[in-house]
Amino acid sequence: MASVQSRDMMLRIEDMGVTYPRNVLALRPTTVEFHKGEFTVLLGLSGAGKSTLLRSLNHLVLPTTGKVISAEFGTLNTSRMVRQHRCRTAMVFQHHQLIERHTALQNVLTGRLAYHSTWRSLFPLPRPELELALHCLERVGLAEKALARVDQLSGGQQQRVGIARALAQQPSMILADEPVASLDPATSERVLTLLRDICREDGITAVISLHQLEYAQRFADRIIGLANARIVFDASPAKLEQCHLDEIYHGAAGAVSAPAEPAVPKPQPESRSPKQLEIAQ
Ligand SMILES: Nc1ncnc2c1ncn2[C@@H]1O[C@H](COP(=O)(O)OP(=O)(O)OP(=O)(O)O)[C@@H](O)[C@H]1O
Repeated sequence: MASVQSRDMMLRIEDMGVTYPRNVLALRPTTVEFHKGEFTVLLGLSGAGKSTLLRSLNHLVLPTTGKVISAEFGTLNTSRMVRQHRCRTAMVFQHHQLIERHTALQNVLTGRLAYHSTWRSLFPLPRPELELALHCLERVGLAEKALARVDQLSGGQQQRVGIARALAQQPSMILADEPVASLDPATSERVLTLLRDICREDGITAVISLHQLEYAQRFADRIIGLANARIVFDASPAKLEQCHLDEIYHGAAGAVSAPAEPAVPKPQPESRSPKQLEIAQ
C-alpha cells in the first residue's frame, strides 16, 4: 500500500472509522490523504465501504471515530467548518438528484445557493451568477439546453447537468458516488472523460466510486481498493496486479460486525440519512 504523504494535501482522514447502527462496521479506522488535482477512484465489491468512505469525507456520513482534516479549514469539528468545507466540496450522485420540473439552468444555479443566505436565495440571483451557471452548462456541452426541463433530457445529459451544478459551486474537490452506474457504456465514457478533463483543467481533486475496473484503470490517477471495510490497495492503476484484484474482489462482501461495543454515530445538527441529504443538496 502507498505510504501516506503530505505533499499538496487537500484532505486527510485520520483513524476515521464508521460503524452504523446495529453494529454494522462499514469502515475500519483508516488514515489516508487526498492530494490537489488527483483523480482517485474507489473500487470494491458492493458493501465494501466505498460510499461510506466517500460520504464521510464531507460528513454526509458522520465518522464514528477519528477525524477529517481539510487543508483549507482544518479539522472538521464544528458545524461552521463542516458548512465551509461542504461549500467547496461538490457532490455528483448516481441519480443526479436534480429537480426534474426545473430547467437545466435553474438546477445549475442551485449549486450557488451555498454561497447565499436563505433570505437572499429567495430572490433571483444576480446576473454574474446566471452567467457563471451558463458557462458551466457550456463546459459540459449543454448551453443550448439551458432552458429545457431536466425531465426532458436523457440520462447522460442529466448527469452532465449534475456536473455543471457541481462546477457552479466552484469546488476545490468533487465527490462522485457511482456517477455512471445508471448510464450505458458509451455515455459512461463520455461523462467520465468530461469529469476527468474538467478536474484536470481546474485542478480539482476528485474522489469517485466506480464498479467498473476498466474505467478505473483508464481514468484514475490513483485507485483505492476496498474490501471488508478496509483499504487493501492504494496506488496508481499501473501498479494494480492480479493479486490486488483477488484481494479487492474475493474478499467476502457484505456487512461486517464490529468486534467491540457498538459505536453509534454522534447525533449532530447535520446528521441526516444519506438519502435525505442527497435530496437536500
Ligand atoms: N445507513 C446505513 N445503515 C446501516 N448500514 C449501512 C448503511 N449504509 C451502508 N450500510 C452498510 O455498510 C456497509 C458498507 O456500505 P457502503 O454503501 O459503504 O458500501 P459500497 O461499497 O458503497 O457498496 P455499493 O457498491 O453497493 O454502493 C454495507 O454492509 C452496508 O450494508
